Amino acid sequence: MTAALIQMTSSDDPVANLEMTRGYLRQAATQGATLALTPEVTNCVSTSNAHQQAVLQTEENDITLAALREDARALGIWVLIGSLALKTNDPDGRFANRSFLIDPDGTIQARYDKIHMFDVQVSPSETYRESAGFRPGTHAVVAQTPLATIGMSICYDLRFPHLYRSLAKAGAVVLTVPAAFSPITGAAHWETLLRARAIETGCFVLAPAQTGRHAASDGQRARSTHGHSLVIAPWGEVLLDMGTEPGVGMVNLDLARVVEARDRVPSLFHDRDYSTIEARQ
Ligand SMILES: O=C(O)CNC(=O)[C@H](CS)NC(=O)CCC(=O)C(=O)O
Repeated sequence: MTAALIQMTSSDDPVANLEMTRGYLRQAATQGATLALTPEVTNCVSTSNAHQQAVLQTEENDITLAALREDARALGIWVLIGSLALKTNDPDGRFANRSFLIDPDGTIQARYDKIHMFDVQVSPSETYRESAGFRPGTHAVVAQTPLATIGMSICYDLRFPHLYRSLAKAGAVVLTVPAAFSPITGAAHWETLLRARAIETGCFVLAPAQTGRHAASDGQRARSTHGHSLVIAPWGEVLLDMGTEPGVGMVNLDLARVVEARDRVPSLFHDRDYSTIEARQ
């Protein structure tokens, strides 16, 4: 399979973001992608709940989802929408942070709601409370496709290694980690965690990322993200690092490398039971 990672700087305007995404998808298809991947919250990066309430749609009515399904069909490629921020019918009014896998017929083959919410004080002046606006998902998702069996995740999920172990044990050979990582934690942890997940599972890791400073409507706090969309091989090598500029990055994935890595170090299959922890004082 040939993966195209799309690195972009989404604003809080879904219409402008869609235009940008469609351009990148065409570029990816022209360069021979069989799977193109977009970052987390492709449709809208915003720090304002009121703005999100005004511009976001439900899955049924979302313009980004409809257009990208049409593009997947017209271009004849698989598309992983890293995620869309979507309205839900939940009584608490929270949004979903939902990833979609779309086939070359434009059909949605899998959807995944981000499980782990980024409720973190990164620095004295930088706090995130994702769970205030978004409702966490409750299901891990593995999608069997003719390209590969794909385990889905989103951003902060990256810090929960048992999720990826479960996905790999359920058959995943490619893990997707679309993200909008914070600049501080990105510099400290992003590449190391992605390489660790690849090494632990013997999977390819595909991590398309938001990058740069995200334009926000009047009076709202603009956010910045780390960029560095990465592709990691099952043995842990970095196959692609897109730096901080928006664009499309192409990588050929030789899935035989999954078997090779797991043959060399079969730790994925060496779990042991330790139901109790001996606590010593
Ligand atoms: O809120 C949105 O618009 C979309 N969601 C995000 O950007 C999320 C929650 S704020 N970002 C992360 O999970 C970053 C994780 C991270 O940076 C880390 O784990 O260190």
